[in-house]
Amino acid sequence: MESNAVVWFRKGLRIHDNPALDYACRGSSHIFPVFVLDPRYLHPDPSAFSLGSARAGLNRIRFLLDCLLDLDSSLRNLGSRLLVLKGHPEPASVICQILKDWNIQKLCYEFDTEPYGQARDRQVTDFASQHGIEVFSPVSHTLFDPAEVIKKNGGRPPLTYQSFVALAGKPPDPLAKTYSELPPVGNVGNVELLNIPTIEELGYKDIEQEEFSPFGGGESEALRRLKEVLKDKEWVANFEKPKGDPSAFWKPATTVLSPYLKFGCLSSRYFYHCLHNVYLTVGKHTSPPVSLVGQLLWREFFYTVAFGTPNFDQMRGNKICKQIPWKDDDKLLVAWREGRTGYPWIDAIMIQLKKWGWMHHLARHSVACFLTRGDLFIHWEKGRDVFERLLIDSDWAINNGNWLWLSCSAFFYQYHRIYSPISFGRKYDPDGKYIRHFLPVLKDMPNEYIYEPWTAPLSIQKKANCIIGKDYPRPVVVHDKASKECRKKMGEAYGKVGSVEEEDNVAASESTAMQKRKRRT
Ligand SMILES: Cc1cc2nc3c(=O)[nH]c(=O)nc-3n(C[C@H](O)[C@H](O)[C@H](O)COP(=O)(O)OP(=O)(O)OC[C@H]3O[C@@H](n4cnc5c(N)ncnc54)[C@H](O)[C@@H]3O)c2cc1C
Repeated sequence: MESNAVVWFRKGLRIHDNPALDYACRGSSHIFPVFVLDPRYLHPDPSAFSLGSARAGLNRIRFLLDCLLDLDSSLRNLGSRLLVLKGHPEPASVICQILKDWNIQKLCYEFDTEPYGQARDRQVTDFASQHGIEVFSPVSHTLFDPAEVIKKNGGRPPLTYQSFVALAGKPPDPLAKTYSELPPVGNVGNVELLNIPTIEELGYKDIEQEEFSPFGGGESEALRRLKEVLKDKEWVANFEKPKGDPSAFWKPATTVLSPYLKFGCLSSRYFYHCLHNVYLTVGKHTSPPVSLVGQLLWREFFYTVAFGTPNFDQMRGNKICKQIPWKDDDKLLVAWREGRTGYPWIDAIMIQLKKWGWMHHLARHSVACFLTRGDLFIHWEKGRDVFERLLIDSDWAINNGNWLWLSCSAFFYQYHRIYSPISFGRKYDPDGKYIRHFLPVLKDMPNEYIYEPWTAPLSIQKKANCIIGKDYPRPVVVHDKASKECRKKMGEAYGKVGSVEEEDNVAASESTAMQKRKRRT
């Protein structure tokens, strides 16, 4: 008797530590490894199937296509292949259709915690249960099951990292399973299969003019990159996030494994397990929150809070989010988005985002602070949207969580602590190498003016072939004045009375700030 299983790949684009794939193979005569091209992330008109969607930029779609090619190649090496389907009108109905057409008894896919994924998966599980199809949906994108952590915490997500870590415990080990062969693909009948499209086939034009992300997608690349990282055991053991240099770009100060974790080309459990092994070998090592394991726990923390917080991705109706009367100013927003604020440190980061889709964590801090509570007082949701589209590691829980954090809307409340768009970058990169790379218009500006080019005398600007106000913008706001104004507005929004100077005296630790808040309420 035939027993057919579908493995539905969405994230989790890997063979290693993949419980959904493992379960699908058990006792099945055929497996159908499926990926559905989701119009939500493609062009608004799904029939056109061209890209440039509001939700996913070019670099991330290229990264995804790399992942699919790599997954297909790995599956083919095991006697299978990836079946790519057009997700029209939307992926859930396409899956329901093939469950019928292919006479499927078992549907396996990784559990998705995002609201969009949950709604999509509900449609499919409802259909499957009506038709007697078994659904296996393990939690394997994260180290822990967010629902379990929330349950342990009495039904509410833990709202501090420390309380999360105390509750979470030790994650399960990754599956040790390796394959020499997979069950063959069954008969696909008349179902239209697509080739994995190229970026050009998806409608991008003039792409040769862009500088692309240097990070290629796929499980093979993820594992190669992880191996490289693990080679330097001392580096792994001594990793301290706050000490990294955000301006290092050819050799970034962190692992750049985030896009691989985002698409699940790398299992977070496998990553954790490897780090643990290094710690065992080396002995002395750093600890959370600053260690590499600590970084993975930040990821878990945001996943858990996001899963347990209604309206996590917006200010309205979000119980953990401070209600702040952000300003609407499209001109300033566009200047920020396009890297034209006149502050080279900020603009270089935004251009790196556009060109590479990845920036160091502290670089993200700088531009997120600048857009929101630091200088422009623009809503964090607007910045979140820009990051969501352009980051190759764009991740619903982590992106929203960090924007809530940086805008002092949740988790972190020391709004008086503002990143200077001038001195913060200079501390790491006094010669402005990072700025010169991403903003070549400033490449000949002398070191002393590279962070504040508007202060350069006209003769110097002429010599550097960069006239401020013509070749490169003047600052859109005066930082000292704008940041004072922002602090004042934040103080008002937090329900405090008092001058800016008084706010400056707020104690420096997060816990003290939180205690003060508690006392006030
Ligand atoms: C405003 C803002 C938006 C962000 N948006 C995203 C996003 O969409 N996707 C994303 O993966 N990260 C996001 N981050 C978090 C962080 O900047 C990136 O995870 C990190 O820079 C990725 O580089 P890495 O892989 O070299 O990190 P490493 O330092 O090598 O850390 C290893 C892994 O730990 C996780 N991690 C590290 N820092 C954090 C953090 N602060 N929060 C949650 N997980 C973390 C990531 O999965 C990362 O790959 C954002 C940060 C800010 C300030």
